Amino acid sequence: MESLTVAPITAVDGEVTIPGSKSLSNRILLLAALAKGETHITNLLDSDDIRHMLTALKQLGVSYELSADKTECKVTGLAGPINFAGSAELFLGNAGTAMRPLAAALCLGQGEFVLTGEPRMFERPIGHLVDALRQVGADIEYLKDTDFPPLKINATGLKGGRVEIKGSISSQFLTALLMAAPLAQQDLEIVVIDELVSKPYIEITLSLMKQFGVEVENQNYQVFKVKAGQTYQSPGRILVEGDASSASYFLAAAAIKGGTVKVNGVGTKSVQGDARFAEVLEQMGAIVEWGEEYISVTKNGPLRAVDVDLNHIPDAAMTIATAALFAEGTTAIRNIYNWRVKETDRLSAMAIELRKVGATVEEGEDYIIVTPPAEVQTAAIDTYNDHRMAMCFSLAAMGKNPMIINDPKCTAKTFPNYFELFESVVSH
Ligand SMILES: O=C(O)C1=C[C@@H](OP(=O)(O)O)[C@@H](O)[C@H](O)C1
Ligand SMILES: C=C(OP(=O)(O)O)C(=O)O
Repeated sequence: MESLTVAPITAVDGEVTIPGSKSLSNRILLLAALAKGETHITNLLDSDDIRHMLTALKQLGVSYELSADKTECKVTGLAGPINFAGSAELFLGNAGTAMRPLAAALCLGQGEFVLTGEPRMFERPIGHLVDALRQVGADIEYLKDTDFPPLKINATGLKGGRVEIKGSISSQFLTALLMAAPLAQQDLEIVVIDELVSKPYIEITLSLMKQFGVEVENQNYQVFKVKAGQTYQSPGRILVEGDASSASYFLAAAAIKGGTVKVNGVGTKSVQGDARFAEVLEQMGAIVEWGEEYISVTKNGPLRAVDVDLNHIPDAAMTIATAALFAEGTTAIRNIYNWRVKETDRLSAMAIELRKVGATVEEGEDYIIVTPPAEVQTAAIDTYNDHRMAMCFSLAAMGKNPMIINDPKCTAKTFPNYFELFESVVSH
């Protein structure tokens, strides 16, 4: 297997522009496909997760023009649900933001669809979404294990009415149902019947639905009312913000070893919850400066450990786990059960790899507690086909020893040129 050795990093300083957000890119592509009119998307992310959505849309008969560098896309909307004559098998890799929203949206029209992906996708639950869709008339079959992809959908439209959904494993199920809701046959009342995790991602969904002309009544993230008969309307041009989760590695690098890093593309105007990652760095002692479209972080002495509930930013939370290697004291990251059902079991993977570099780690059912070693040791870090494991452990080279990252190309899921960009702000 290919591996990358990151030489010890002696200094961090610079400015980067972060590629487009995965969460926004895939939502915008789907909404543009369902909308009336042509949508011109700029700063689209070019990565595996987006490619899977684009390929699926093409197979489904949605026409679009992609620029040579794949960061601009003009989508000709269908002005309604996807009606497909015959059947299609869609391979969605390990992209949650393609699998979940498409599973709901495809129920709205006509056609027979198989939604499949990489083996890990077959271990990532989708039962809460399927249970909800079945309440409003969806015909969905599990082709392998109950509650998991692959799925077979026999689409005939979604009725309206009241639908109950669980939000305790993933917010993506609620996002999927919300995006499908305005195209159901009658008004839909969505009731979240347990605790909703990763709540800020719902903000991204609602904000984009609004930009595409659809109204949702949000009663405190517990009940959502969506009127039928609404059509998504293309906003014309739409710019994808920089990816706030991707920004976290650069901001943490500055907090650990800066100098200053200025990250362009995410700032106070951002709709992404993960922009709030910078607040955690601030709590750890770093200096954070916010602009409307940038965040800049400067080291301000050694980082201090924190004890934090990071349920609202599960992806960027991983970056705190490796930043903790360079903080004084013991860091606890809590309320992150769903790390276990993402690209890999991230609680287990993180604990194993942090121990390899010398940390003392307590792995709980829904938390991780990290005490740094006196000196971070060199290790060959396994990345479990998880882009964030690879990106997080690039930070582990901030000590005196090099770090070996196995399978660094797994960053292709959301950030293909991560290591090149990372090199542009670090010195060895
Ligand atoms: O809606 C989204 O775009 C996402 C929601 C989060 O998932 P969960 O809601 O499953 O935590 C996040 O981890 C994922 O990377 C993207
Ligand atoms: C959890 C993630 O991805 P997905 O969209 O596949 O859920 C992630 O990017 O960290």
